[in-house]
Amino acid sequence: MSPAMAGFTTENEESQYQNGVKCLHENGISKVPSKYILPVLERPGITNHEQANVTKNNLKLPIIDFQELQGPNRPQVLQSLANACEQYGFFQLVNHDIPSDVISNMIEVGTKFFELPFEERAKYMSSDMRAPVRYGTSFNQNKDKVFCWRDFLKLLCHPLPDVLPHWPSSPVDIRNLAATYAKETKYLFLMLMEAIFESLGLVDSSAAKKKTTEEDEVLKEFEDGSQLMVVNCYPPCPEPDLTLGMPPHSDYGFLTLLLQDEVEGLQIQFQDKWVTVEPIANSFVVNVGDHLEIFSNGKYKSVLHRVLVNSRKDRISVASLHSLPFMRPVGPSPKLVDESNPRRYKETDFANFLEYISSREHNKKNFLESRKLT
Ligand SMILES: O=C(O)CCC(=O)C(=O)O
Ligand SMILES: [Fe+2]
Repeated sequence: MSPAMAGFTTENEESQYQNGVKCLHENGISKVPSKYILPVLERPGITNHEQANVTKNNLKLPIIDFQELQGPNRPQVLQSLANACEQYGFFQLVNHDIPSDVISNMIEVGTKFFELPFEERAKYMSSDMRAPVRYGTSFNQNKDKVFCWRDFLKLLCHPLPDVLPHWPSSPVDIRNLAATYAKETKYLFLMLMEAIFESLGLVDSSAAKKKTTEEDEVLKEFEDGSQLMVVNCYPPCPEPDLTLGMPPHSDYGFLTLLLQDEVEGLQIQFQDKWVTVEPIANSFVVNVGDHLEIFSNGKYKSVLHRVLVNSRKDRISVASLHSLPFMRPVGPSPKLVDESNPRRYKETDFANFLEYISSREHNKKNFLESRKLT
């Protein structure tokens, strides 16, 4: 019996865990090593009666129809968008303009990347948060005490001509396909931010423009903003009730556009319970990130979410995180601060974020908590 099966971890095995869960799965592991076993209260359910019913609760997120948003019903759709961002921090975007082959190609090439021999994937391992490409495992593998059941490939997407030569060169076409996907999601993000600004009452697309406002200028800054693409790979897990694919966290940035395949796994915190988001084919799950919560002075919510794993199927997701340029400070929009809505957050930028995650173990939405004014 290997030491992992007996419930303790040798140095040898410790280094094996750094190689990721795809390797463990490929080696035919039949029990979850102790490195991945969460304390009872943090486990996803089943063994935890408090949570047993909750994990069976599926949630239909509010749906935003992108075509409808561009048409005569825009005011009503903006109202639904505002409600979704206030009450759920999440919505499903349907009828977007991204061709379905761009999406299926991205999922396919992402899947193939994780099927490459480990040595090939390992070329991209890096602990530098600013590296244009980073392959790794768990959430923050240098800090996590308990590992989660996830490997990832992170690609910086901006400025594309600078980062592209650093992206993996295999599988064939990954650069092309991922770059096309990145450009398409960027466009969608820009369109969504316009709608979000309008829903917050910061810009008015219907009014004849007299002069450019400060908010119009911010919208323009997004064109040159940061974009990070994360391909997440969750292999089958022999004991999915003992661990998580991703621990509870909120996302950095203004919006995340998440593409998930047809395998369930994403859960969000809704009315103090964990609920599973039902995948809808050809849609994006969009969520409010920490920067948008700060910018909206708390009106729109950056909500905790986590990922369950399962024992049968591989799951792949692609998260596209968008924000303003990295070093640009983000604070509450002056128009959303007044006597009845006092300023609730300090300004933040990427340097603050890096400092935060390198200085302490990542824990829930503490980064956002750390930016709150008390
Ligand atoms: O895989 C998922 O469904 C969620 C991934 C996620 O939350 C992230 O990459 O930030
Ligand atoms: Fe996330």
